[in-house]
Amino acid sequence: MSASGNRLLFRTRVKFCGLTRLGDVRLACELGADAIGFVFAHGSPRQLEPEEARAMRIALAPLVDAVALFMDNPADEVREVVRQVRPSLLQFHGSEDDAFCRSFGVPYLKAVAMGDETQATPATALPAQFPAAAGFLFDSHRRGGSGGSGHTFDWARLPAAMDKPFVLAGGITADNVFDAILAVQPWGVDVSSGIESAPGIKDGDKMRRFVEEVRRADCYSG
Ligand SMILES: O=C(O)c1ccccc1NCC(=O)[C@H](O)[C@H](O)COP(=O)(O)O
Repeated sequence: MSASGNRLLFRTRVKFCGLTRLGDVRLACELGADAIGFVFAHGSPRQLEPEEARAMRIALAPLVDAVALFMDNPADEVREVVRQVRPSLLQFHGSEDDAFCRSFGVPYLKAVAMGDETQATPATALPAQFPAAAGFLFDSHRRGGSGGSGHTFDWARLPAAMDKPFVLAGGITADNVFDAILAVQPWGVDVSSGIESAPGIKDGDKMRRFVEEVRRADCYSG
């Protein structure tokens, strides 16, 4: 799903993650975000209760996905979020296996920790390890660490091509997303702290600039 030579993808999907305020959700939809991520990982400064996320999910514009994000949460917590929030996609950042991730009957993305020197599973082997995954999200945190750090990783470590769509995350901002898209040609880009003024508090100008830069990259033909 990535193109190492010719450019095959013409619209990079944008996911804004870690929203905690209704106004930020509404603005994100107006700016053209494709997906909004709600964090349920324990200990995160962006962690929501299912009831809070449900109120924001109801405010989503049509054709915008709600993504529920977990990191080794117990199954009953995931089930409760699915029941209340009705996410269209789940995203797992911990040591969850394919059987766990698919057991909720909702398509899922598996986050891959790129913060360690060596990867637990080489990227090319991921589809076999997570056959039910809708795609993968490469993030900069270490195995067992939390995302949303604002740190990048070496994009050259990504495979030149993958059988499934992948999302690039970790330290992406309006200042580097243009280069990231041209270098990596991901299915989508995911940003949290790069559009924030404080953890969980999104900044409208940063969100707008981010989307503008993604559009600029998508239109670039040089
Ligand atoms: O956002 C969190 O606090 C978090 C906690 C635990 C696991 C994952 C978490 N976030 C995942 C993400 O939102 C992505 O990592 C994010 O888009 C990339 O973060 P950033 O580098 O801040 O853009």
